Amino acid sequence: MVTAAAAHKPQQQQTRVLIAGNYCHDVLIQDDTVKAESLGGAASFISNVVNGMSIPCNLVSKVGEDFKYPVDYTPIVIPTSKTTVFHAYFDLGIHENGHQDRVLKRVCACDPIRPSDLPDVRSNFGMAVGVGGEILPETLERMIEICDAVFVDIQALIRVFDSVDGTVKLVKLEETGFYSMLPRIGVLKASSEEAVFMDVEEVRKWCCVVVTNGKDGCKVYWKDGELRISPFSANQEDPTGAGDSFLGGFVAGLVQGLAVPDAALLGNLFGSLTVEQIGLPKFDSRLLQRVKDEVQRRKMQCLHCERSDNELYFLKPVGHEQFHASLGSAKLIPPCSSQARPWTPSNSPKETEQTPIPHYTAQAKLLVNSVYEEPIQTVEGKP
Ligand SMILES: Nc1ncnc2c1ncn2[C@@H]1O[C@H](COP(=O)(O)OP(=O)(O)OP(=O)(O)O)[C@@H](O)[C@H]1O
Ligand SMILES: O[C@H]1[C@H](O)[C@@H](O)[C@H](O)[C@@H](O)[C@H]1O
Repeated sequence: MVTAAAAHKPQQQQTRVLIAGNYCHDVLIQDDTVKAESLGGAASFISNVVNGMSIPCNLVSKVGEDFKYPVDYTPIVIPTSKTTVFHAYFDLGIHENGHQDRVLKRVCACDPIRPSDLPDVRSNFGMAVGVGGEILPETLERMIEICDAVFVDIQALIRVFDSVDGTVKLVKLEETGFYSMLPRIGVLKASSEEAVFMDVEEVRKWCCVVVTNGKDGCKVYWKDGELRISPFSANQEDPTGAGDSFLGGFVAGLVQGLAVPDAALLGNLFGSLTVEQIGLPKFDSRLLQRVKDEVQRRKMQCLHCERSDNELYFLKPVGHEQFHASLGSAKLIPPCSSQARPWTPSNSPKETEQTPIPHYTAQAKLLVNSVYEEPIQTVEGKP
């Protein structure tokens, strides 16, 4: 077995983002026909965004020898296991509101990621983003120890798998072994379908909660306030990975020093770009450059914003709507090459109201510290 240390891509001295979650093989099925096969797993969608934004990261993922896609971050190959495989059935889960949802079946599961698979270097941002049950409670514990702030996708915590056909079902967050760790994580991200499996009013007391809501954008909740973040329009072809790309964009924004509402806009942007393509999206290089330029410009603008107090971190900084418009216009840049293929009917997003409720919380402090307190220390040894 290849150890985590040997498997990692050589890193720059300062690893800022650590992503933990297995790559997988996604098979998209409609009308009993395989419509597409693609590299999947939240880790692949997230690293795609983070790399696109030129942010160095470290990725821990396990696959079998059957793993069939070229990837930027070499996974740990487990000779005795197969790569995780998901079948997504797109005709079994149409909601009455027209939102096309999938029925997911995990047909193969690779090994879990264990604490010993994680690197010994300290990270600013840890992302626990399992899809097939590979994040164990002890793995999340270790991530909390070695990362300044941990971002968790609830799908890593609440999925259970039918013992016969692998159908993904969700359980209540409080019934899992992860519940007691909430006060020590930074952000918990859930889709609106997943959010009903937790008591948002309770969980927001412990950590920042971000609920994504498809074409309607997302909502950020913290102890004393909440904020709706506007979406970007998109012609949806395939919803797979939208939530993952959202999280990648959100963290990419925070890494670069954006405030939570601006970073969530970047999340919405990457979510909207992802649904326009089938499988793992390929972002146009001109678009990425423009987005990076807009983020730099925004960062410079906000350096002048008053930010001496943690209270301001969840506030929409002045110019938030303008930043939304600038990112929206980046989407209009003609692509170098078109990736999208028609498959499902398009959706057109509605603009939503925005409600800024500024307040200080301990979670804000956690995020502020993770972004602004520098040095990355080395962990001196594992327990
Ligand atoms: N049709 C759409 N139009 C515009 N933006 C979208 C659309 N669908 C998703 N998004 C963006 O992507 C984000 C995540 O989408 P969504 O809430 O569907 O996540 P999800 O259900 O976790 O996705 P998945 O499980 O497929 O990865 C949304 O908050 C939104 O910003
Ligand atoms: O590749 C996808 C993607 O990562 C989704 O977010 C996840 O819900 C699926 O399980 C996975 O197959």
